[in-house]
Amino acid sequence: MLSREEMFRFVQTVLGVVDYDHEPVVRHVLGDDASAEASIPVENAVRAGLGRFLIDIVEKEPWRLTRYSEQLWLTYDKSPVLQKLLVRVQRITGLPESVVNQSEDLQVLRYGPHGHYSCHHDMSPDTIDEGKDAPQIATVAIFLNDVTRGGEIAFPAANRDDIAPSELEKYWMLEEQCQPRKACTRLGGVVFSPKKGDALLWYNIRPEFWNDLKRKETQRQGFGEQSLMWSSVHCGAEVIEGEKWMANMWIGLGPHGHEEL
Ligand SMILES: O=C(O)CCC(=O)C(=O)O
Ligand SMILES: [Fe+2]
Repeated sequence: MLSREEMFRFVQTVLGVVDYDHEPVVRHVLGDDASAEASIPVENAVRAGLGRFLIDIVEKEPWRLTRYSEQLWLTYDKSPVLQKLLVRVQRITGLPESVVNQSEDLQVLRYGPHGHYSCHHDMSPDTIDEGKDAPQIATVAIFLNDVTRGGEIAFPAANRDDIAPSELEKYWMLEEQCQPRKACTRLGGVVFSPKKGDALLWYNIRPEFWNDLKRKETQRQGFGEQSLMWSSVHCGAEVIEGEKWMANMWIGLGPHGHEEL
């Protein structure tokens, strides 16, 4: 059964629609006189028009979704330029070559007008707990052009003293508040306006846990929540004018390089 609140959440987290007018959707699905306590089975909600609502958004206003961008992946080993990039990133970050070389393919992103990416972590507690082979311990984001207007990258939870590292509830709340496109740069923290040639590095997983990851000692209860770098939550703000090009390197912690950490 979906209550009113759960329906908002369902639309946002399951359907991935972060910007919408709550009331008309609720009225449409739960009926005009839906009280705050009314609830409805998921199948009925879908039958009553939630599916159509999603299709309309995808077809007509896709920028209301969590992410509105185009992307492709480039393989490092096929390109001398990208090989050079790996060496440079290794030198700048001081991370072992064997770790940097575990990076997944380079992701190139293009955002046009309205393009954006809502608040997220590049790794989630669940994906850390799944114990995949090369967890992405850090991200290097490289900005490839100057954006005419908009397109900032924001870290609303970074560098603030009103959230203690152990206050996970507050991080969750901030991440939820940060979902709508317009909220991305309005919640404080660190907001960075991309410039061609700039790069940002952040950790997705706290360095003191990297060795546990390497040794696959991740089975203990709550490891994902403990090891996640909560302050790394970030969003790509809406591009208001022009376009935004960037490349993401996800630095993985693969099977080699353990000794060097
Ligand atoms: O668009 C941005 O600035 C951020 C992109 C991003 O966070 C990602 O691709 O994971
Ligand atoms: Fe990201």
